[in-house]
Amino acid sequence: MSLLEQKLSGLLTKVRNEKPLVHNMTNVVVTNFTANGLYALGASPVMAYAPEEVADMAKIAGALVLNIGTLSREQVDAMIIAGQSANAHGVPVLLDPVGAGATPFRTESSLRIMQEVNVALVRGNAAEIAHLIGESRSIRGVDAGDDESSSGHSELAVRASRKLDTVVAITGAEDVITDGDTLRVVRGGDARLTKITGAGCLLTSVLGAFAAVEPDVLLAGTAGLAFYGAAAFRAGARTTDLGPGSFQTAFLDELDRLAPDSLTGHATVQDYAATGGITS
Ligand SMILES: Nc1ncnc2c1ncn2[C@@H]1O[C@H](COP(=O)(O)OP(=O)(O)O)[C@@H](O)[C@H]1O
Ligand SMILES: Cc1ncsc1CCOP(=O)(O)O
Ligand SMILES: [Mg+2]
Repeated sequence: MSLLEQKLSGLLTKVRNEKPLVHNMTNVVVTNFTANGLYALGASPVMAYAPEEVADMAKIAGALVLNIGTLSREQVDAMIIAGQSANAHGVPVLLDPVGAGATPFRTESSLRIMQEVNVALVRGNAAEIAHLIGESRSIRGVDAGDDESSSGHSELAVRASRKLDTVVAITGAEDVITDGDTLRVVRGGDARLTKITGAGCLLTSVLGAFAAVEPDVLLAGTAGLAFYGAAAFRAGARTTDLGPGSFQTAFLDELDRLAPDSLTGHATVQDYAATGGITS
């Protein structure tokens, strides 16, 4: 196991031992799946939305995950209250800009959150991240367009990280994550993740669980992407001829079964300097 893989494995053990509380302000489609996925990973989920309580919940959480999937003006206002409380108490804030670019309201709301809250990590598909920095890419509702391949995601992630001044993760057939200096490419997963709703949303909350136990957000995010990819790969291998329903169940089981050595043979992480070649 490489030194990086050893560090990532240590973070899974920390999540399991510390069972961090992850405060999710998420969308109505994925709420149950997100809570079950966080439980399977070993974290403690809570969903709380009322403006009267979000500041109090965010400050006792290990991480706050803001997800605009079924947003309203009132909900975005509450997210900002929660985000500012998290910032004031040293709690990392993660943003999933679901459907940014599909409508101006989604793009503007994501940018407003990023202006008013110090966001530690943004995770989205390539189309969502591109639209956050004013670049155009095809998006259909909450999904990246059909023309989407993983080509160019690394460069896009670096541009976005530098412009938005935060760690950026772009997911797809391959995942990339960068703080603008270091870039990591994570390979794993299973294409059936695109057939179950909430695969991206749960992933952002999983990244939140890792950020709750590791202040280096790039490292925490890498661990989350890698273990998520490994669980999906293992679920895929167990359900080869089956459809998304069986895959989803197997995936939750594999999140639960993850062990510190589960990356071996199931997910790979490559480290690059953002401007050049592989560093490890
Ligand atoms: N073609 C694919 N093959 C394997 N895994 C994929 C593929 N597309 C997406 N994934 C995985 O699905 C998860 C959700 O990513 P993505 O579909 O990009 O997010 P979203 O659902 O927010 O659009 C990530 O773990 C990603 O690695
Ligand atoms: C289908 C849908 N519509 C609004 S939010 C949502 C869920 C999106 O989940 P994900 O981005 O993880 O696929
Ligand atoms: Mg999404």
